[in-house]
Amino acid sequence: MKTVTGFASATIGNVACGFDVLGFAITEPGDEVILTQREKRTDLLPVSITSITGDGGALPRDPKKNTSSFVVLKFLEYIRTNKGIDFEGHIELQLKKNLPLSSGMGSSAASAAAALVAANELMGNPCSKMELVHFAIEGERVACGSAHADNAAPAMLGNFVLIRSYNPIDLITIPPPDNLFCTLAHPHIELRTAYARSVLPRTISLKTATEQWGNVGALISGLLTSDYELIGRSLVDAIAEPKRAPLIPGFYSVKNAALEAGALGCSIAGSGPSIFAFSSSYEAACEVGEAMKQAFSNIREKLQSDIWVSPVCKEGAKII
Ligand SMILES: Nc1ncnc2c1ncn2[C@@H]1O[C@H](COP(=O)(O)OP(=O)(O)O)[C@@H](O)[C@H]1O
Ligand SMILES: N[C@@H](CCOP(=O)(O)O)C(=O)O
Repeated sequence: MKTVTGFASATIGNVACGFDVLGFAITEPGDEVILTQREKRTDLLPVSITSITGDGGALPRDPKKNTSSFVVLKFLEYIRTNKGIDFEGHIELQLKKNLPLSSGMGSSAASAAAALVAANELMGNPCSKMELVHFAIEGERVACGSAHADNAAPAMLGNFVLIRSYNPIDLITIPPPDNLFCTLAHPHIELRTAYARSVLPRTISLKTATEQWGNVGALISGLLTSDYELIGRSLVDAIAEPKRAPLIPGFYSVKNAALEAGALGCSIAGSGPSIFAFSSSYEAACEVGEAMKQAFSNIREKLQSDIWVSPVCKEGAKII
């Protein structure tokens, strides 16, 4: 019997202007997946979920519906047909959900990435992370109906990840500037990714499109040249933010509070309800966090919120 634990941290998809094409990982919090390999198969499927903690019973226990187990099933199929590894034993999966659900923190992607690095380790590491990430992206289709990569890719690979193409998948990792810190404010409400995607426009004007890709290009340039002012002024989202802000109570109050506290820029984390801001020092990021927390508690709904301040995680999913 062999046991391995995988860990993958929260991620922020979109990064304001990069809808579905840009995301980054932070160092904490993250999900843990413990895989135990048994010699004898005890079920029709080679993977079973033996426990999930931290989800309040909300997540599916069906191995084909939980992203953590679903991606391991896909991985086992892949190594059987492509790596000549025909696993005939059984894998018991325990999931420790440390990430809040439907939070805008890439919760489903973290479970998938943690499970994949653990399964890869159990099988002797036959796959690279670039191979594993394909399964994590497919896991998002199970989670929210669309295989968007801007959580799954940074959850697996760390850093910023730009998705140049989805077909075929073409991922470009971008290391963060040394002094870039993320403040993440998670209000104690849920906003399902699938619903937050349903409110988006299906078409946009040429004017909006040119604004958006101008900011994406400028943001990438700012990241690559450590131009913190350019990073900040590029965090402008003309597509998703205007449609999703009404779904987050107090969004504009919290965003203004972050900017007044000195944030370089601020927008919705993924599909929300979390909100993220960038700062160019840890101390500034902490002050921004206090301002965001206060702003959430000052609105009519008096929302409580959790705050995390973190550099960008460069390691990605790992064995712990
Ligand atoms: N292991 C998992 N962790 C989180 N969500 C999961 C998991 N497996 C399936 N899901 C489903 O994924 C959907 C997307 O939610 P989630 O990914 O938590 O949002 P977010 O990515 O904004 O944190 C939810 O409906 C949830 O039930
Ligand atoms: N690009 C996606 C990102 C979803 O992130 P999540 O953390 O809310 O799942 C989108 O904007 O729908």
